[in-house]
Amino acid sequence: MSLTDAHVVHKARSGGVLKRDRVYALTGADLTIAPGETVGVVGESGCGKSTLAKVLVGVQRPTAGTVAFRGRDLWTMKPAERRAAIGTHTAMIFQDPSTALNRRLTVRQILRDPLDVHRRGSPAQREERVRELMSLVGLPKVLADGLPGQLSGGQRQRVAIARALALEPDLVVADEPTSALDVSVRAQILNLLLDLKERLGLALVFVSHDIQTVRRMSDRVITMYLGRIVEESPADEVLDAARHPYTRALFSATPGLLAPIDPIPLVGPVPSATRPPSGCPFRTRCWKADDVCAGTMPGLAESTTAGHRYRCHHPVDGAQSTHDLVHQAAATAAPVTTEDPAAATAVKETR
Ligand SMILES: Nc1ncnc2c1ncn2[C@@H]1O[C@H](COP(=O)(O)OP(=O)(O)OP(=O)(O)O)[C@@H](O)[C@H]1O
Repeated sequence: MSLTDAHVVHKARSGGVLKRDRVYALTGADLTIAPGETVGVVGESGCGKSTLAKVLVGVQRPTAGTVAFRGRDLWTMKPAERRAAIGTHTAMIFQDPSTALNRRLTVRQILRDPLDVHRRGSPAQREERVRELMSLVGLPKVLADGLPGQLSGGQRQRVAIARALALEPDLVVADEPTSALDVSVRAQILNLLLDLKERLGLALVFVSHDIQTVRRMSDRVITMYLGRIVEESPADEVLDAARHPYTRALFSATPGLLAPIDPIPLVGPVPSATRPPSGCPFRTRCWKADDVCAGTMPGLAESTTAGHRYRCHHPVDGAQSTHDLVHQAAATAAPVTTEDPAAATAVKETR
């Protein structure tokens, strides 16, 4: 599964009304997901995490660029072939199982539906597969005739996971799979996902605001900023050895660190996704930014560690402690501002 120079541009909306402006939700994304790999996606609200997730599973067609499944361009396939490829190779688990499941269908019907649509096996084999799926996700048999409304939040998310696994996909994308659940069941669902991934050899893309959990769950972490992938890092390097100043700032600001530090101070809000800054998108908030950063988007640089790549003109030294960076950032004067101060509104406003 890979994306090459994928872009998604929307028409901006305000109060449900379409505007002339364009929202640059995803810009120039290059990403390859290896079989069996877990990739975490982090970044502030509105940076394009869900857009990236939807493009990866074929739910969202990119405005430009390529999405390849097993080496074939998804969006040049014939529609029936594309639907079959999307339906069988990928699956998505959404944030809120209450809205993702049809409330009028029983658990059995929900789990049979993808098997019926893709004509998997005989009716008896489909019934057997439903039983197998329920056991795989730890749902008691007695719940087969229950409706989603009769289940707990955790049980509903188990049904959503079972449904996602029905056709044995290669890639599962989980977009904030626990954020709508009670804190008490979050760990159970995360452990279930990890366990299933190991047992079934799935590739898993895990999108979350909870970046410490992302770090713990993932082999590789993708940092996004204003529609761009700015760093890809092995999960064990992302906290202390990230090279992009934004990744360091993001991780410095998370609760739950073993040795908490003050967050790296950033200047101002995230610029609007309708008018991203020229050059590096992070330069308007970065303590290291200069004229070079305003001039061109940095190319992709490789760190000495395999699988660690970043886009920055002035990367952080991998050996420099985040604690040092806090002082460095605090001591630096305000960086370059956006060309248009009116553009510096919160990204959320464009929704
Ligand atoms: N259908 C749409 N029409 C217009 N703008 C959109 C649409 N979908 C997303 N956007 C905008 O695209 C940008 C990226 O949105 P996206 O949902 O991918 O971000 P996100 O990082 O997943 O955010 P969050 O963490 O809040 O879910 C945002 O500015 C968002 O407002």
